Amino acid sequence: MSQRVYLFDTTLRDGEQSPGASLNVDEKIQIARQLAKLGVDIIEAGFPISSPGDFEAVRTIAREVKGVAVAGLARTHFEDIDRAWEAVRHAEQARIHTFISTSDIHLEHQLRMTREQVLEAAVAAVKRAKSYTADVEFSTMDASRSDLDYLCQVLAAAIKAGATVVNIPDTVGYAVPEEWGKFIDTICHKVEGIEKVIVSVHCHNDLGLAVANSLAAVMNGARQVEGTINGIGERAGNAALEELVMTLRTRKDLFSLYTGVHTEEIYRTSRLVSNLTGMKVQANKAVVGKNAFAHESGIHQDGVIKERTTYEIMSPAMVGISKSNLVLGKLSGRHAFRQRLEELGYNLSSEELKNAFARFKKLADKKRDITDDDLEAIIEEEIRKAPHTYTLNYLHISSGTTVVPTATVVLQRDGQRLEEAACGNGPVDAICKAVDKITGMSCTMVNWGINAITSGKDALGDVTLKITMDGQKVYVGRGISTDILDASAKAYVNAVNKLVWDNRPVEKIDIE
Ligand SMILES: CC(=O)SCCNC(=O)CCNC(=O)[C@H](O)C(C)(C)COP(=O)(O)OP(=O)(O)OC[C@H]1O[C@@H](n2cnc3c(N)ncnc32)[C@H](O)[C@@H]1OP(=O)(O)O
Ligand SMILES: CC(C)C(=O)C(=O)O
Ligand SMILES: [Mg+2]
Repeated sequence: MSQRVYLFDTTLRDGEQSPGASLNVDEKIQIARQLAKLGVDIIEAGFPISSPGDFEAVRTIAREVKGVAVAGLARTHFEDIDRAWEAVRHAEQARIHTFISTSDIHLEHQLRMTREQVLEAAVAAVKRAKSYTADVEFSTMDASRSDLDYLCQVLAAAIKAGATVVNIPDTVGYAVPEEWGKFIDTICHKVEGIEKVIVSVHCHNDLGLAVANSLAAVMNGARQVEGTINGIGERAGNAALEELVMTLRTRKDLFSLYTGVHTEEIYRTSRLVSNLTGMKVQANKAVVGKNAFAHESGIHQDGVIKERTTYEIMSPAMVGISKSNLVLGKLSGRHAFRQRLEELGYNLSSEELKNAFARFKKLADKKRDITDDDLEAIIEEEIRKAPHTYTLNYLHISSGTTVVPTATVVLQRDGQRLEEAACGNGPVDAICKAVDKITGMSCTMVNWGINAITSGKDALGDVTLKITMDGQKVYVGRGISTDILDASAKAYVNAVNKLVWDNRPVEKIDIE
């Protein structure tokens, strides 16, 4: 038996059956292009008889999206099949997917047909589809609640009529893995002609078992799995394709099977589907959720910093996420805390790390998410207390249209008063030059910007600027005042202090 598992993506058909998710033609085409890039084998682009818009979407996708088979869904009615063919006929590989229920409950209450009538309708539909295309998929809706002998009889007849793929749906998500695996195994052994076709499964998630059931089916002979991106679909949704693919890839030892999916495209596809359908992905969703590669607790973060595989069974890069996310919160430890500070450009001595970490833990008890801004504020506190850094004590500016801008600045350092004056191209330049005279350093300003924090004439100005000494490492300074020159002076001194602090001798420690 082939080791290749074909992926049938029905995001644009069953996925669109999610309450609230509706896609226009352009959006469907965008998703179809991305699905082709992802490497699925078949795109079920829609149900062409259902509306002129859906027909148009399927037809455009069939014409324009290359390198993938395109399927259109059809009931056993000939009008449905004819319409599906009209829509998919220009695809590189055009598939008609026709279906009818086989469970007694559906036959009695919905179709109001006898078993014989359903069998006849199935055979006629497959033959009709086959008159158009070699690639015909036949599905037995509500298979999991169908009488197994009758189901096998219908499948055998559909194969004899020309079906090339037989799909066994768990339409209402009723199956459980072990039982479902045996069910598929029986079909694979019992149905006449089954060895000539691909056996497929289509599992719904009403009990949260869609992926588990699909995998049980694959273990028992299914070689096509149907699913959707992010697991969207009718009611609780369909099997999530990204979970299926990553299970097969991660557990090759168990399955020894492969798909044609470029897994690095998974995350991009998931985001696109979520954005266009408006169906949010829950944070703890496997593979593509915001937290799928996020670690919050100290012990896990420590492990991941030392060796990613201690707490990750797949790498974020495999699914197209740039890196794992160490979330800082009250459960984090010093290893993760120090790593994040280093990423922000701060090297702390053992004493500084101890103090900053204690402050971080106190803050984390009160605040759920600790942001980089919070960390900066914690470090600012360390910088303010550190020796050899400067405090702005006094500022006088002389400026106007007829005078050369001049600044007089008084700073304090280690208890000492330091005063200098300087001229500049403008008042801010004069301030910086006066500060440079005091510090003995000549810094280049690479950026200066102001935001009004409050409104009105007495608005508080928030100046942010960036300086560098070596043209490489940049230090950001911030100052707030009602006077923008005072805010600029504070921001400049703030940046200079970071530079001084960063270049202090640091006794590096290992955290035990
Ligand atoms: C499990 C699944 O996901 S199946 C796919 C579900 N998706 C959809 O239904 C979305 C698209 N559907 C539609 O736009 C419409 O339902 C249409 C165009 C298909 C049909 O619309 P209508 O003709 O107005 O029928 P309506 O939807 O109310 O009822 C369905 C009819 O199809 C019949 N039917 C259902 N499945 C099948 C089937 N596989 N083969 C033949 N007939 C079927 C029902 O018995 C019912 O027939 P009745 O009118 O003789 O009682
Ligand atoms: C059309 C069929 C395959 C379906 O979506 C289902 O049975 O859930
Ligand atoms: Mg379905």
